[in-house]
Amino acid sequence: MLLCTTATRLLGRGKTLLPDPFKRIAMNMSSSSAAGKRLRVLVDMDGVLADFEGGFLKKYRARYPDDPFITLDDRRGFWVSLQYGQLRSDLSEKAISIWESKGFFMDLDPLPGGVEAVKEMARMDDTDVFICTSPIKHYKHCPYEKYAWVEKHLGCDFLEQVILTRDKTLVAGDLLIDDKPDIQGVEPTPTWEHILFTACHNQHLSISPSQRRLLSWSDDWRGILDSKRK
Ligand SMILES: O=c1ccn([C@@H]2O[C@H](COP(=O)(O)O)[C@@H](O)[C@H]2O)c(=O)[nH]1
Ligand SMILES: [Mg+2]
Repeated sequence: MLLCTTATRLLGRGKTLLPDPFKRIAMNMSSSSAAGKRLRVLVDMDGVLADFEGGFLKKYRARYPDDPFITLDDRRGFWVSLQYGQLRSDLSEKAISIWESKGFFMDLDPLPGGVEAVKEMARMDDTDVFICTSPIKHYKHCPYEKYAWVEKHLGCDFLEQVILTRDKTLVAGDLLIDDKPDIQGVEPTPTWEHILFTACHNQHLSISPSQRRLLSWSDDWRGILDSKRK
């Protein structure tokens, strides 16, 4: 899955030979620190842009047809492996085997409206958007496939916007749109406001009055971005 042309691979940041809308992404990056008033949006991948839960359930049921499973309606808690382990102790490892398999991350379907929203964000004035995603530690397939997924669905030039990190608290931004309810790391006071993206595993959670949710990509994400502009 290598769609980048030689010409685009050779171009560095800020070059202007790229077609719109990607030219704007490159131009944004070259001027962001100088202007200092730009909005930086970090968008998670699994459970926000890519349908991790749906992809998992489909492949789990195909691989282990005789084992019990948890419907998406019954999912509770961020960790799939934990809930499967509670269902039956051997199912935790079986669950993990699914996302450690070749093709799992690459094959994930986009969640409705996510790709379009991110492309629109990237075209907005004074806005920088980054894909901020945590790879699994079994690194044989996952990091490669996350990049390949971005290339396939968002385009080659969006690869400049990918941040792979196991600790999102270290990444500076104004907003982090993410389906994980508790995002923790070594930085106790991250710069971003966490917008909880609703997913099957977190939809029943009550959150503090100060925390905001994005119910889906049909919800008012533009209003959330506007609320953070100075
Ligand atoms: O039970 C689970 C469920 C998910 N994961 C992995 O965690 C990360 C989540 O990444 P985000 O950037 O927070 O979306 C993803 O790589 C999943 O595969 C897990 O390890 N165990
Ligand atoms: Mg996620």
